[in-house]
Amino acid sequence: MAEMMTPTAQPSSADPRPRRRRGRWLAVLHTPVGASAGVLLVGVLLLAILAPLFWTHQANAVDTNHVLEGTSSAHWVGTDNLGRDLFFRVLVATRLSIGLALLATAIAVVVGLILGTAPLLVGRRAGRLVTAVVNIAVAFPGLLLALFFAVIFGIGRTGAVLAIGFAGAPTFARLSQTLAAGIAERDFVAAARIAGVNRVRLLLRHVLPNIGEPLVVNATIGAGGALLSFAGLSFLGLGVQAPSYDWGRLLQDGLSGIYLHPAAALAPGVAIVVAGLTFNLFGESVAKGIGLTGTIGRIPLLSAGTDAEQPAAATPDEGIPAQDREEAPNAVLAVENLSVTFPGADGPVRPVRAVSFAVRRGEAVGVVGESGSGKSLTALAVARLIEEPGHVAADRLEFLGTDLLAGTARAHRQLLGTSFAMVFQDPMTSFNPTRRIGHQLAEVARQHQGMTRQQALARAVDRLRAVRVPAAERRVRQYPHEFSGGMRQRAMIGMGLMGDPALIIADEPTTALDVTVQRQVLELLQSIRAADNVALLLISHDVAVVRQVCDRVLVMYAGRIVEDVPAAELSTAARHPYTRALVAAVPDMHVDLNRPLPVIPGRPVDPAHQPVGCPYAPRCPLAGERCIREDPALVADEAGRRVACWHAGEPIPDDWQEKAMARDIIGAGEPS
Ligand SMILES: Nc1ncnc2c1ncn2[C@@H]1O[C@H](COP(=O)(O)OP(=O)(O)OP(=O)(O)O)[C@@H](O)[C@H]1O
Repeated sequence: MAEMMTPTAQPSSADPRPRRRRGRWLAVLHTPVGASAGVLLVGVLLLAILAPLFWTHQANAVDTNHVLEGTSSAHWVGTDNLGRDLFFRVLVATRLSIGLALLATAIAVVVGLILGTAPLLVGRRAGRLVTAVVNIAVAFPGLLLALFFAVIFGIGRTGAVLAIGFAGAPTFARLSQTLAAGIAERDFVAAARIAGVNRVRLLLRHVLPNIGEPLVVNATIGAGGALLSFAGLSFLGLGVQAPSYDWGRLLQDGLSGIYLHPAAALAPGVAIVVAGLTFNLFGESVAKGIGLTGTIGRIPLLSAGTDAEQPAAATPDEGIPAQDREEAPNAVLAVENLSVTFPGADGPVRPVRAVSFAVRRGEAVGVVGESGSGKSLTALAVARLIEEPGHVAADRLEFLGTDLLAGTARAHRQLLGTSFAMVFQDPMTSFNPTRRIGHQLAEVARQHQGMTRQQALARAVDRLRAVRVPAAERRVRQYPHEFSGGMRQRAMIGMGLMGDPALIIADEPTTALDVTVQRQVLELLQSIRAADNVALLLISHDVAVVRQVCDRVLVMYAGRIVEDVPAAELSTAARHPYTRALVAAVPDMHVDLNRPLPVIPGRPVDPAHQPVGCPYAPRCPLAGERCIREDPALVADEAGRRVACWHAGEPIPDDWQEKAMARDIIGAGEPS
């Protein structure tokens, strides 16, 4: 089987919609190679359809007066041992040769697709087993597999089709696995999972439409290989049997007299080469035109769900602050000692550690921190979206009083699907590019509220109106690419409102938008919150945004919450040196433009190399001996503000930045 093509970039929502896909395939015909391959392909296919209709009689006419003749004006390629015209026989054999090769390719694609997407459907253990079987099968040479299957399925055209189909399946299985795993990581799949869409529907509606194009391209290339393999099996006497004939069979017949009449063997050989090259060339041209590359990547293992049964993280258990515990009945979300662990090269890596917080009904809580501080993973863990091999553990993870660590995934889906919404960073990837917006919104209502298609679409229109999408009746029929970025983000929020959300988690919802649209989206989130008393967990790099929208701010560093402070007091009452540095790094109207803007010197901690003491100590102006030795616990004061610092609230020297930066520069210049 030919080398497989995988997309250089994952199919983006910018390009894979059906109409433009068609356009891209046609655009390939505008290149010289693509056009030649296209013409050849049409020619071969027409020949396969028409040749038996027009020339079967000439091909089968026995003429014992002219047996085994060479080329002549009457018989361009000569005759066989019954005097039948070989030229017409080669033409007529096109249908069987091409038809059987295409059938074998179809079997390879279907079986490969089933094997490749099985890990998405059958759960972790069975999925691993399927993947292992595919890996072993891929390691076998294709021809060996084909011969093996040919013996199993028996001699003849059916056996040969099955043999070549099954021999090609592992390659397509691997390709499907790679593509499906890439799609499964996309935001719109996460959104569908939050909406409670079951695995089969997820596969049929969201994954398959997005992996179809590369599969078809590879199948086209694969058809060339299948043609060659089929000719090989027929040549060996394992494929098509007399009186039927394909090119392989004609090649075998012609080979016995090759020294006397070489054309008898050459003609079917040329036909095999030309047709094989045609499929290959066309597939390669399309692949090049639509941006597929020739190497197959490592197969990401994908399995469902997180495993909550493992023991909790061995990091300090801070617990929910007293005032949050007391108000637990009013808490929409209660998280206690949450950790997320991944396997690493040198042992488990824990990018989220001992995170505890609660969000009350109608409250807006911001989560800030530098890149890699664990903000998104915390949100994904809450939404039960961490995939294996990631592992979530917590002493408590409750949403609307329901323990998300107990009970079935189905029950969680139902609860999260109706009462929880997640808005992702990139509105480009939040929707399935191959489905109309209205259908994607309606899916939630049909899944959880038992609405009919019509009712669900009517609700989608209503929800789009609620998020101020103009001409909502028309917009529901459009594809995501027909929406602007801001409108797509609003539609995503509208999707969250299809149920009756008590909590919206918005992970950097405005980062990918321009400033004006940012403001509109933030205002929309605020108005929804105010109108329906919906709680909001807003994750952002942007301290200014969080300060503007939220009641309370959780500051994360190295996978932990290091401070929990009212948003209004962020500038005045923050006590952790990291929070103060984050606030100082936000320029305001009074900033002195003659001085460099404040930055936080040094680099964030690599989760794989957590220090023993306070992880911020190497960058901290207040760090002392104890900070290097002991990691401070997150401690609440009487007012409920929490901070994890041995020197919380101590004054920071004016010149700390200059000193720290000088230390950094000198450090960077020193040989290691
Ligand atoms: N699947 C994963 N496997 C291993 N490590 C991961 C995985 N996902 C995230 N991490 C690591 O966990 C850490 C926290 O990631 P996370 O995405 O939560 O950070 P973040 O604060 O949201 O950053 P950003 O603002 O850039 O999104 C990072 O160091 C990241 O490399």
